[in-house]
Amino acid sequence: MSIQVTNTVHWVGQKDWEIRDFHGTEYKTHRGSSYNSYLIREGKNVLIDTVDHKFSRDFVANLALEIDLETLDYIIINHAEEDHAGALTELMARIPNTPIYCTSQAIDSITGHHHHPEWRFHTVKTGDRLDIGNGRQLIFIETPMLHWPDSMMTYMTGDAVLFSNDAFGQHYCDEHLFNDEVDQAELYEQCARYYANILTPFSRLVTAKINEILAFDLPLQMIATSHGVVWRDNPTQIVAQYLTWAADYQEDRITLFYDTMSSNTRLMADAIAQGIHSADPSVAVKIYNVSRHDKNEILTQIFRSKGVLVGSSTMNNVMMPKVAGMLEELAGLRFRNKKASAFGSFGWTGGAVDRIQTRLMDAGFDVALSLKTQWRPDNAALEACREHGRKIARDWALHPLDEAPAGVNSELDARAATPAADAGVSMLCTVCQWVYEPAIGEPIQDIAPGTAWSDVPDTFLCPGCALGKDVFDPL
Ligand SMILES: Cc1cc2nc3c(=O)[nH]c(=O)nc-3n(C[C@H](O)[C@H](O)[C@H](O)COP(=O)(O)O)c2cc1C
Repeated sequence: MSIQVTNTVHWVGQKDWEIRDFHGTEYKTHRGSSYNSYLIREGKNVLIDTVDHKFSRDFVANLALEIDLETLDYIIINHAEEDHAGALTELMARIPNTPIYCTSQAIDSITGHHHHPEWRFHTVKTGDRLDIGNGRQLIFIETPMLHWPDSMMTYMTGDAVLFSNDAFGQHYCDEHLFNDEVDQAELYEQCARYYANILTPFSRLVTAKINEILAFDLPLQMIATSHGVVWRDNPTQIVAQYLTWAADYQEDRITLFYDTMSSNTRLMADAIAQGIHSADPSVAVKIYNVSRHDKNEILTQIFRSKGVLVGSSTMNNVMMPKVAGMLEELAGLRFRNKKASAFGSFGWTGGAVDRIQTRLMDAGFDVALSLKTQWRPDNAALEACREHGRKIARDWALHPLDEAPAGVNSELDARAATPAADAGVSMLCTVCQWVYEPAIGEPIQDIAPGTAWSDVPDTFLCPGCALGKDVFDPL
C-alpha cells in the first residue's frame, strides 16, 4: 500500500519487519528495516529507487496497481546495491525502454548485478537537472563512497524533497513513515548504529559532502531516505547530527571488550572497570564479552567512546579469534582521535596482549600501556587491574584527546602540518580515505616506495576506490 509523502510524491516501498541480518551477517537489524521507493507524479512520472531484490515481484505488482507502468517516464537509481536497485530486473522486464538515470559508476554496478547493458542508461553528474514538468526539476548530487562509488542523491524542487538514499537513513521498521511519528529513542539509537557501523570510515567525506550540499542553498522540506523514516519534522536535525558525528565524535565513555576461555580475562576486565569508575564516576563504562554480544552494538559503543580497552587471553601464542575479528573491524572503520589499550591473562609465554597492542596501533588508535596477568588473577593482581583502571581514567582525562600526545594520531597530525609542496608529503584520497605514504610500504602499481607524489604518473588509480589522482589532497 502506498503512503502519501507530498501532494505528488508517494512512498511505494517495502517494509521488512522480519529481517535480522544485513550485508550477510555483518549488520544485525534487530528492529527490521524498510526499502523506500518513491513515485513522483508531476508532468512526468518518476520512480526513485526500487526495493530489495527478494521483494521484486511484490514491488512490481504493487507498483502496477498504483500506476500504469507504461506511463513511467524516468527511473532514478541513486545507488545500485541490491537493497535499492534489486527489483530492476523484474521491473525492466515489463518496461524495457524506460530510461534509467544514474551516475557513470552506477552503470557499471547495475550492469554488474543485472547483466542488461542494453538498458537505456542516462549518466548524470552533480548539478545536472531533469525537467519533470509543472515547473519542477530534479537536481542530482553525486555522493561517491557514501557509501559506494556509484551513490548519489536526488533533490526535487518545489516540494523541496531530498531523496538521500542511504545517507541519513537507519535500519528501522515501523508502520509510521515520518520521523515525528515514531519513538525518538528507538529512532536515534538506530541512526547512531547505522552511522557508527557503516559511515564512520567516510566521516571526512560526510563533512565535505554536506557542506557541498549546503552551498547549493536549496530549501529543504523533507529528507526521504531509502531505509527507515522520512524526515519531515525539522529535517535538518539529522544533517546537524551527521556533522557532529563526522567530527571525530566521542562522549565521556570508555568501552571494554574481551574474550576468555575460563573467565580469567573477564576478572581483569571487571577490576579495570571498577578502577576507572572509582577514579572518575562521571565516565560511562561499558563491558562486553565479544563472543556473547552483538558486535554492532559494541562498535557503536566504541564510536561513542573516547577510548577502548581490548582483552584476550593467549591461546596457542595468539589472541582469541573473535577479538582478532573485532580488531579487523576497528581497522576498517578507521576511528580517529581515540585512545586504546590491551589487557589479558596468559599461562606461560603469553603473546596475545602484544599482538593486540600492535593491531590497535595499526588501526590508528593512540595506544596506552598494556596490562598482563599470569593465570587467574589473585587479589594482588586484581588490585593491579584496579590501579590500571584508575591510571587509564586519570591519563585519558588529563590529556584531552585533541591534544593527541605521543602515538599514531600525533604522527598523523605532524604529517598534516607538512607543507603540500614537500615532495615527501602523504596524500589522502578524499573519496575513500586511502592514504599514499611515499616513505613506506610495498611498490604500488609499479611505483617504488619513496616516490614523491609529483612523480606518480597521472594514470595512477586509487587502490581503495579506483578513482584518479585528482581526488587526492595532501594529508
Ligand atoms: C587451548 C589453550 C591454549 C593455550 N595457549 C597458551 C599459549 O600459547 N601461551 C600461553 O602463555 N598460555 C596459553 N594458554 C593458557 C591461558 O592463556 C591461560 O590459562 C589464561 O589464564 C586463560 O585466561 P582466560 O580464562 O581469560 O581465557 C592456553 C590455554 C588453553 C586452554
